[in-house]
Amino acid sequence: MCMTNIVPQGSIPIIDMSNWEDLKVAKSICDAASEWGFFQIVNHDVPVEVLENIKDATYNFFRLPAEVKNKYSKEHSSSNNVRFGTSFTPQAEKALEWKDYLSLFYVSKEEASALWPSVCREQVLDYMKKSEVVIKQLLQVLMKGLNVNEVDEAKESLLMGSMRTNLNYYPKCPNPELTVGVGRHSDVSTLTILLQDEIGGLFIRGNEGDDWIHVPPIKGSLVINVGDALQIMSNGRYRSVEHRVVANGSKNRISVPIFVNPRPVDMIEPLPELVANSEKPIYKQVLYSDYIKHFFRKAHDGKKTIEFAEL
Ligand SMILES: O=C(O)CCC(=O)C(=O)O
Ligand SMILES: [Fe+2]
Repeated sequence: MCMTNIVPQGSIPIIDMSNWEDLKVAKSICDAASEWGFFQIVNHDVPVEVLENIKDATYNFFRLPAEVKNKYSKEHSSSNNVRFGTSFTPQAEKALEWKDYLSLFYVSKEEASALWPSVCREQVLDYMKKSEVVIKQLLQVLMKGLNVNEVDEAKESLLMGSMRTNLNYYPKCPNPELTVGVGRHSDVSTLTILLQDEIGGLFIRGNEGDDWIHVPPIKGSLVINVGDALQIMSNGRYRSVEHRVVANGSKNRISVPIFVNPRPVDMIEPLPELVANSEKPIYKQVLYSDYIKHFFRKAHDGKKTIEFAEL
């Protein structure tokens, strides 16, 4: 695939979360979210064994026989909240993306016990639960950076009222130059917390033209990125940035994103605290489930989804 102007590794901020409340650390988080839309965190509160366990569980799921995994496919799954599939929107794509995934939308522990595959259920629940601490820290800091000093229950629900965890499996590809792992897109989340393995292959669009910047794997780190919902709610101050994953000719790769989202029934728009002070809103109010439907109706198309909410 065309990867013009690949910028050397190491440009994306790496933020040490051990003193996350320190004003300097908080500033580096907010700056990273507005300038890069992407950063990595180290020394966070998600224990390394939780990360190792979820990686093992991901391999264990994808190692299952095809007929077992297919029980969770669109045709066979007993619930829309559990979905095994290939590519992104096969019906809308010219060429399929070289990726299998298991997508788990969290409703309750009871539903997870009843519906999620047992080879990965506990590990995903644990990864989500432990990540919640870090998600709350990041959101608190990011809101403060917008002068939103109180994250009350309603605001917390708006920012992180629903969560989806995907287990991504990118099998090695005989002709990697003919396809992609994931095409150019921005996430529709508030924030995405992504665990990647040591293979590499995730690139984000740089600020200039056709620059693509590699997100280098760092053991024990988590990749954080701003999604469209936070770009909208921050009235464009925090940016969701286009990214893509290349197909790999010699190695399998896995990644495990948690998409931290508003609830489907929420209306999202620039936060009232921001537009109260005569700042002009640049996005309109949209029902989050409509936004998601718009995203999934089409093949990956860069940053186009957000046009749906532009004024
Ligand atoms: O696998 C990765 O590194 C990124 C995956 C991704 O962008 C996504 O699932 O939205
Ligand atoms: Fe993504």
